[in-house]
Amino acid sequence: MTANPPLGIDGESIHEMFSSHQGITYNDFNILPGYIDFPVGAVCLETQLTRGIKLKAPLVSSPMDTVTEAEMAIAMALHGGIGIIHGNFPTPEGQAAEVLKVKRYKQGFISNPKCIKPSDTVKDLMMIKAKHGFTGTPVTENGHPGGKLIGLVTSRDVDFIPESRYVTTLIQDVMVPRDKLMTGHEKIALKEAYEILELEKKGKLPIVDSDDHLVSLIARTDLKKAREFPLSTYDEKGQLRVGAAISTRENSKESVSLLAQAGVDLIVIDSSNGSSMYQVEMLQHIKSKHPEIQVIGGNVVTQAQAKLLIDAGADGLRIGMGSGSICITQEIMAVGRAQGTAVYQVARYSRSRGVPVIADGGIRDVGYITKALALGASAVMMGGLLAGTTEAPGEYFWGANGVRLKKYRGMGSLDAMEAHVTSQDRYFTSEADQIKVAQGVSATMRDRGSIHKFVPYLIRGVQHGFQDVGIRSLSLLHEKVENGVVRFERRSPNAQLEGGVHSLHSYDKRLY
Ligand SMILES: NC(=O)C1=CN([C@@H]2O[C@H](COP(=O)(O)OP(=O)(O)OC[C@H]3O[C@@H](n4cnc5c(N)ncnc54)[C@H](O)[C@@H]3O)[C@@H](O)[C@H]2O)C=CC1
Ligand SMILES: O=c1[nH]c(=O)c2[nH+]cn([C@@H]3O[C@H](COP(=O)(O)O)[C@@H](O)[C@H]3O)c2[nH]1
Ligand SMILES: [K+]
Repeated sequence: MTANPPLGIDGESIHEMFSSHQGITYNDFNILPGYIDFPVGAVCLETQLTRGIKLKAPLVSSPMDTVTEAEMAIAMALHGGIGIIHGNFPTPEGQAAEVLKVKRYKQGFISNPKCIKPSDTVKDLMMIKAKHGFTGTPVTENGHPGGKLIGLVTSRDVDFIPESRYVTTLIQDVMVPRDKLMTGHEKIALKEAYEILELEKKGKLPIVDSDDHLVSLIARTDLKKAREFPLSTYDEKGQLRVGAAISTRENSKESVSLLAQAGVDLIVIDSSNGSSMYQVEMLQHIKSKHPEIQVIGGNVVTQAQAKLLIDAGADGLRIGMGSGSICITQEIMAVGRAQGTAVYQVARYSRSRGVPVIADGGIRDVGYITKALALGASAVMMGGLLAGTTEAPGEYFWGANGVRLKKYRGMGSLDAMEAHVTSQDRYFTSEADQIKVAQGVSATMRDRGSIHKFVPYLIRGVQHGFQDVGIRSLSLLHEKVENGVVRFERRSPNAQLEGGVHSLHSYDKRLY
């Protein structure tokens, strides 16, 4: 017996794990731990989202109408990920306007301030104040941002007015008129604006363009809490990056040109089965008309599907069919694939072609992100995990037992289909017989708080996962999984039970 015998084979390589040809998914395996010789903060999650776009965090919000509009996309990009604006708006202009909001976003600048008209009354102002809590409201000709600036009205201007006169007192008679108002030009830097507010002891600085139309508003209180976002996803002009989803219908070509005008960085062609003649045609159309826009094709779950879309020019692929929390595709269409196998197979092929892939659907928690990345994904797309946050579209409401909820629905649910004609028509089995076949459900999600807290938690959680595997970066993870250094182990149903919370009378799951 030698004093220091060699180790036996422990665990299995990724290729061994997937050699059985049975569909397996995130819950079916664990990654075995490695050696930690670096602090958690040293883990680098930088990734290639598509051939042409890099992200500092491998996180994407799904193009669903209960997940991603401008507010979500802004928050995702500030934290190093990206948001894909959904395509379920009443008009294509509505979708392009959301893209524009993200591209125009500037830290500290309120791009869509509540405004009031000169002919409105103090009562109207008080209603804005009660609803939004604002104390300084710009007065514009049409009562909207973008209108000609006429003045500014603050609580100081209306404090002395008795309530009985609210309905008869016009804003134009109490406001600070334009000629007495301090403003900033739209090219102003945040620092300069802050100095003006400090010097003039003002609370609000309206920002105007060269024609004196209101562009945005700066609030001193916001400036005080302005934060650093070191991971932000910027384009080469320093604007936040954003994506948008379109369908393969002919009328999406109009959306594509509007989205291009709005400055979209990335288009996701949204379909449950990306390998169709419609998608190939749409992909080639976008790449020939707008070569500057990155295109993600999908969804795919097989190597053959991936090949078709890569051959047609896709810059990235989205993987997943029926794995989403709201998906009933596998039940209704009988078609789909276990998500772990789908990610492994498609990533393996796409890597050989230099095309990054996104694992879409079924990301239930932090650990699922780490597993998807280990199987070869360059990023994950999340619907349910981000629904229910402050930045997701829709209002909160109270459910049974006083739980605060937000709606979350599949884009193929009857609910979403019925929302707009454009989304409806793609679910009719043909134009003539309008029979709908739902592929998703409509649900609710618990209030998850703000993305500004949740996404940093996800990132740190994934960094901890990497640290436990003993891997410092995403590119190293892909390399060491591929060459068998990172080991895996499948979990029996009992091992899965053991890995979850068990044997307790009750428990409280506070995560961050
Ligand atoms: N990832 C997933 O597992 C799934 C996702 N979804 C989501 O639901 C939404 C809709 O997905 P799908 O139903 O797959 O939409 P889809 O638009 O790709 O397909 C709907 C139907 O319209 C047909 N179609 C599409 N373009 C056409 C054209 N130009 N001419 C004629 N027929 C055309 C398709 O062949 C299909 O029968 C998307 O947001 C998608 O992401 C739905 C099911 C599964
Ligand atoms: O079968 C489906 N019917 C639907 O109605 C539907 N809507 C969205 N999706 C897909 O699910 C993904 C989000 O999944 P998660 O909530 O698990 O993150 C999304 O990113 C989509 O890929 C659907 N799939
Ligand atoms: K599902």
